[in-house]
Amino acid sequence: MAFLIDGKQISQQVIEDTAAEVAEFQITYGIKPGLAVVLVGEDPASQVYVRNKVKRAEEVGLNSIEHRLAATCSQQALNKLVDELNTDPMVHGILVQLPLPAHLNEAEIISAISPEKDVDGFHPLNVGALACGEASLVPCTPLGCIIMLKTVYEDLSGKNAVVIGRSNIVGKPMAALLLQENCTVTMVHSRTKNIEAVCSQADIVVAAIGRPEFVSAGWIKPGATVIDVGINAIERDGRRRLVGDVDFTSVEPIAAAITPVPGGVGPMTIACLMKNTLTAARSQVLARELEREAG
Ligand SMILES: NC(=O)C1=CN([C@@H]2O[C@H](COP(=O)(O)OP(=O)(O)OC[C@H]3O[C@@H](n4cnc5c(N)ncnc54)[C@H](OP(=O)(O)O)[C@@H]3O)[C@@H](O)[C@H]2O)C=CC1
Ligand SMILES: Nc1nc(=O)c2c([nH]1)NC[C@@H]1CN(c3ccc(C(=O)N[C@@H](CCC(=O)O)C(=O)O)cc3)C=[N+]21
Ligand SMILES: [Mg+2]
Repeated sequence: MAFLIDGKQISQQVIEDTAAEVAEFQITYGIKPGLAVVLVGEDPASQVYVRNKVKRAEEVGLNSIEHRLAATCSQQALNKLVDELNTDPMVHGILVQLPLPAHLNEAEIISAISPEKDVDGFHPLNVGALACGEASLVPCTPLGCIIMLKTVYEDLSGKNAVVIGRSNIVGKPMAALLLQENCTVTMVHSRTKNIEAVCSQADIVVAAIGRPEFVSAGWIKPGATVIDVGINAIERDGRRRLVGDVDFTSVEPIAAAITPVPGGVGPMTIACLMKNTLTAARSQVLARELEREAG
């Protein structure tokens, strides 16, 4: 029986700490940090995300604004909205839900977001900062995973960590953060040979694949820690449910610690987004004060 890493509980602490700091921010500056979320079309994982985000933002005391665009919207329309949000002084954080519909250019939109407002940490400037170990806006999901791992291990140094998946939004930044924590990091993906054998050497497995219950017991070393990033909507026994990328039922008995889905990485991602929005708001307000003083 593995120890269950309770994302709900751990995220609650991050939320409460952030709420207290947001209250202080509001007293000091007379405004609430503002978060704008842009959802194009109807990706199911994004829908879950948006729903929970709106709830949490309210709890933390952020001003949260939602923009929904049709799946058919043009690149120009999306660019224009991002430009408006970039210059809106009430908006401190901008998040464009990914994936975008196939006709839109994701890289172009991400680069169009002002790096100071990029609360996802996906802008090339922030990606570069993370690679240099100097990031201030760290991608929310990998950051949430690190916070959870630190509840299991006092020190991650020297652990063998395997990250399954190499997306820009999860796998790559996850590997960068684990490396920063002095793990020995291996990344595996759809072209990896003997993926099961590689994973079964790991002290820590982070699964971010997008395939329901893909990682089974044979992949996991007894006593390993398993972080399940996957959010997959499936139908079972005639009911719609969320499952991860890990086959929880077979893996749980052999792992030392594991995150559930739901109630694991998802709530941590949202909590870290709230934290990043506050961080972004603080640095924007300070930058504006400095500008005013200068001239
Ligand atoms: N909990 C949370 O907060 C979040 C959850 N998610 C969820 O995490 C999952 C992953 O998301 P994301 O990173 O965006 O997904 P992507 O689809 O962008 O990337 C998936 C990665 O998994 C790899 N992969 C796919 N199939 C296999 C396979 N059979 N064997 C090995 N590797 C494989 C791909 O390899 P290749 O590159 O070779 O194609 C790719 O690198 C999804 O379920 C998503 O909904 C995402 C963000 C946040
Ligand atoms: N630009 C961008 N940044 C993202 O971080 C991003 C994205 N696009 N697109 C979609 C994925 C997915 N994602 C989720 C985050 C939280 C939950 C979440 O709250 N999960 C709850 C679900 C609870 C429920 O409502 O059932 C849980 O796991 O407990 C889900 C999914 C962020 N993503
Ligand atoms: Mg993708």
